[in-house]
Amino acid sequence: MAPNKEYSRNEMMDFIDIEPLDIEICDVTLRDGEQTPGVAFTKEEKIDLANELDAIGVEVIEAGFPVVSSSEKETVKEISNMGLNAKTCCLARSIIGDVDVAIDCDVDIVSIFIALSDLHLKHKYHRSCSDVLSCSMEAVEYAKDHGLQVRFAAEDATRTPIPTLQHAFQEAEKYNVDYVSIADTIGILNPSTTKYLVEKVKEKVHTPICIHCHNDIGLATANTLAAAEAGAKQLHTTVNGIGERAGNAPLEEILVALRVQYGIENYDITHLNGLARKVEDYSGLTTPVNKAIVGKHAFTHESGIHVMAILEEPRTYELFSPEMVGGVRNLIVGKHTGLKALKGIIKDMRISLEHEELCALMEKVKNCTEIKRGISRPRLEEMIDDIRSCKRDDE
Ligand SMILES: CC(=O)SCCNC(=O)CCNC(=O)[C@H](O)C(C)(C)COP(=O)(O)OP(=O)(O)OC[C@H]1O[C@@H](n2cnc3c(N)ncnc32)[C@H](O)[C@@H]1OP(=O)(O)O
Ligand SMILES: O=C(O)CCC(=O)C(=O)O
Repeated sequence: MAPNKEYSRNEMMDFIDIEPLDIEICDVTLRDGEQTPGVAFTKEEKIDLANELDAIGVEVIEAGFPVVSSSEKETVKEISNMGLNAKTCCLARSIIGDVDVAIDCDVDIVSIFIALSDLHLKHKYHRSCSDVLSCSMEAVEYAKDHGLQVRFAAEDATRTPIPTLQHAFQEAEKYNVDYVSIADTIGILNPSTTKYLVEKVKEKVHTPICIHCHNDIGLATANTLAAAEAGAKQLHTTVNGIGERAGNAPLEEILVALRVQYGIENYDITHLNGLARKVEDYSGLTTPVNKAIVGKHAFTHESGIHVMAILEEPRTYELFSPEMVGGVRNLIVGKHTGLKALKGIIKDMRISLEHEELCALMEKVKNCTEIKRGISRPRLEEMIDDIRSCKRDDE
């Protein structure tokens, strides 16, 4: 087979005993992403992001939580009526009034949530499990009777006793809900416990399972993929991983992992970097430079040994090409530059130097006091000019 030029496949996947994934993406940037402290997207921004998510090909867009405000409701309704390929979804508490607002918004799916963990029952609702579950089922039945698809979402599912969770999902199944959601609301799972929990739910429940992971110990992506391997259908993501506290499973990480690790090519991931910039702009949240896929340094290289190899074949030090995710490669000059790398970079700038000139430039680079931030191309050109004028003076 001809080598894939875009990315290196993880060939060890061929030796792992897993079924091919049968998944869809529900992106929740416009709802859980917006719950990041201090973030509030305008209607125009949400519409723009919804269009971008649709262009990528995500199957479901969670457009908002319409009871939050009248403008939120208006925005969710407008997104639902944009004629997107993606289905639209909105959040609702287990309250008939919230479902009525969802119905008014013309969404395809309403996500009706309730927490059944002891902590939430005792300190949030001050009610019994059976009481809140029966209120939730009333809301579920009402939504189904009004023709909506329903996701029954168990908030804090990962601190809920498994028999309680199984029972709640079985109750929801009696109303023909379309999805049940396992929400790892405080990010307590790890990949092994995620797999265990999904398998436990599947023992009793036949409705498609959603997995909604938070990133409190940096495991949201790993847990989401573990859930998919265990048979979860709908994977929840946010762009740049924004969301409550440490955020949610990042869309870009999930989509690139699906392609590189699992061979899923359904999504147009060339939009990922452009979308990341928009979400940074609209949310005011800057992505760390070393953020996978969309960080400024995701395709930036300085080390001499890396750059010399990349100049010949980028796959030596890049798992996937920047073009694959709409990014750009950046080779920079700094403390760690080597002679071959410098020669290649200079050639790229259409400058050719004699060997001694190149060595002199290398020495200048290594001794440069501005090196902390890397040496910009204009500064490098100035150094080259200096070396050439010294040479002319010597002649
Ligand atoms: C895990 C998650 O992400 S959950 C979603 C979190 N998102 C948000 O909270 C969005 C922003 N929130 C808001 O704008 C407001 O809190 C609103 C509009 C949702 C509600 O506002 P208010 O009517 O002022 O209620 P308030 O916020 O004071 O309290 C929430 C009420 O909802 C109840 N509630 C919370 N979750 C649920 C639920 N899943 N089902 C039913 N009731 C619920 C609470 O028990 C409380 O009820 P009470 O007033 O009888 O005590
Ligand atoms: O499971 C869901 O669909 C949403 C729940 C949620 O947002 C959470 O618990 O963090």
